[in-house]
Amino acid sequence: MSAVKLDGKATAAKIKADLTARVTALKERGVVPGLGTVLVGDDPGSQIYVAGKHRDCAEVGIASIRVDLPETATQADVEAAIDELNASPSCTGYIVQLPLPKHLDTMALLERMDPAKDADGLHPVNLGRLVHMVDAPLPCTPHGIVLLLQEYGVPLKGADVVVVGRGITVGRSLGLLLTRRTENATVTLCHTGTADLAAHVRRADIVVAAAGVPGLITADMVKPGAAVLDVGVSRVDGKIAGDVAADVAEVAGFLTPNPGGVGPMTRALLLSNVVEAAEHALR
Ligand SMILES: Nc1nc2c(c(=O)[nH]1)N[C@@H](CN(C=O)c1ccc(C(=O)N[C@@H](CCC(=O)O)C(=O)O)cc1)CN2
Repeated sequence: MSAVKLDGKATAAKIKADLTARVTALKERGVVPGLGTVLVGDDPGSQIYVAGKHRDCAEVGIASIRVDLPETATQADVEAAIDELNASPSCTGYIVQLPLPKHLDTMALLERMDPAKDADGLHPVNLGRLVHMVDAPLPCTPHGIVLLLQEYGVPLKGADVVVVGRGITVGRSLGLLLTRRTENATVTLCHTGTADLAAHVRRADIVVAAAGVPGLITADMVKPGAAVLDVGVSRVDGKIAGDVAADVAEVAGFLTPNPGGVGPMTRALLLSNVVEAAEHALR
């Protein structure tokens, strides 16, 4: 058996084509959406992701504003950048690239953002709205995962989903999305304190691996036919090393490539949040 490829690159291209048309329509009504990014330090992965976000903006016609600060930036320096983007009329939405250097208080910085400009859906107000299941910008990676599964007809209703990793950008937020009545999946959130990870993964219809541990999910842990999504972005010798071992393709029914799976979906859903916020502002 060889798994069906969950092609994030191709699915993201379709989403971006739709967004390009919506940006054109917004511009015809005098609105130019603009995405800001705040990047602190020189983490190689973050540099690549932020550069990709600006390329995507250019592709669909969104203006972009890039704020890069050195690794030594103080809390006050980052606060000043956030205040500027909150006040800037040309920035309709923005993100603070994570993770931030350890000396910075991430939570305080996210809280300082204007929730109406939070293009990542990670501001506590917007995550709170997601908990309450009312309209909010959705965190990009979890939203991308849901849309990718839907694109390939992988059933969510009643599915047993095991998410490995409890970080806010993926695991924790994905649990909230998948347990909404519209998705109606049953979610088990596994983490470093989980007693028997293999036992949980083995009974899952859908496995989302977001632990950042290369090769953590092996073929013997996967139920035949399951959908497996690899969100791992470790770098080994400069190359991406996912959380899913290569031989999982022989057992799984559906599998994301990595790169080319969840990453491009994350970026497309960021653009989608920017466009939606601009459309909202016109209502
Ligand atoms: N503020 C945020 N920070 C982070 C988020 C986030 O959603 N918001 N998620 C991750 C990183 N991330 C987005 O910022 C991200 C990860 C991967 C990709 C991507 O397109 N990956 C490519 C490969 C690129 C490469 O060569 O490394 C792929 O998978 O094909 C985009 C965005 C943590 N931080």
